[in-house]
Amino acid sequence: MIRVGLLGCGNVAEVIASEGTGINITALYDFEHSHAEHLKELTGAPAFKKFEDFLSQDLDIVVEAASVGAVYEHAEDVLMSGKDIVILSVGALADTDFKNRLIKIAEEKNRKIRIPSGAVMGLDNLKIGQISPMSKVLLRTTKSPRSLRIETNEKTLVFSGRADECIKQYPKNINVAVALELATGHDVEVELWADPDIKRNMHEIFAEGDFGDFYLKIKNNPCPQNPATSYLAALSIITLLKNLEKPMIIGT
Ligand SMILES: NC(=O)C1=CN([C@@H]2O[C@H](COP(=O)(O)OP(=O)(O)OC[C@H]3O[C@@H](n4cnc5c(N)ncnc54)[C@H](O)[C@@H]3O)[C@@H](O)[C@H]2O)C=CC1
Ligand SMILES: O=C([O-])CC(=O)C(=O)O
Repeated sequence: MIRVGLLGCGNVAEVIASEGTGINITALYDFEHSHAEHLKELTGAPAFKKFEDFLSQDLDIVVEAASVGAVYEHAEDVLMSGKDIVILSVGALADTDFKNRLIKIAEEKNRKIRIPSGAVMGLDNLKIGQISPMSKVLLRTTKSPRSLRIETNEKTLVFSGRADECIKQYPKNINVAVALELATGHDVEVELWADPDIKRNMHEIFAEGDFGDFYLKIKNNPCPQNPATSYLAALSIITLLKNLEKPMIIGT
């Protein structure tokens, strides 16, 4: 059974720990040690104060559900130590030099970097953008002002522009834009809206290319502990982990 280490023991990790029946969580790390201790109570897995001690455990895969900063700090070491990594804070990979470094280490160590679909659907077949021209990919995300940590009484466009710029300003809210770029191999135009009347995290994806055109709208229930994060993101990781050992792979 695959041994999973959780890097980041916040909201997403708690859903994985409490709802991921059959997932073998064997080590926990969070720079807020009390968060790791909390998950220790749920999972029985040891909680480490030092990242090095966490990484020296017999793990097959480390699931990062922490922050863009945590990916910068730890992803190279995870791969160097011969473990696969799931990266949810994929915004870190908007930095092309950093992304290429990770890919090089993964190749050298024969390891995998897995980017979950996270808070959106449709990433599977949007990967055709890697082999067939796309003329446009646009993500329109709408969240509550509280999620974006701003105050406004009316629907407001808070950002319009490139994904790599948006993730710098909203690293906890727009990782999906970078996942979309990596999937399609195409620059993504981003609109980020704050809407005081919205109760769910809404992502709309528009894509056009030789294949035709595509529109998807998803209205995600937010996690109770962190309204910026959609519950779907945690479900997506549980599903990814549960499918790792299956003999049949579904989706492109
Ligand atoms: N790709 C996607 O579609 C999505 C990505 N995300 C991202 O996933 C990540 C996790 O989300 P949540 O669990 O809701 O966040 P959270 O804030 O509830 O939990 C994050 C945990 O990681 C810990 N942490 C942060 N930086 C760390 C570091 N450098 N080293 C060790 N521990 C660190 C925090 O103390 C906290 O316990 C966030 O970066 C979020 O933006 C969330 C939803 C969708
Ligand atoms: O959970 C969501 O709806 C999306 C999100 O936070 C992100 O992409 O960082």
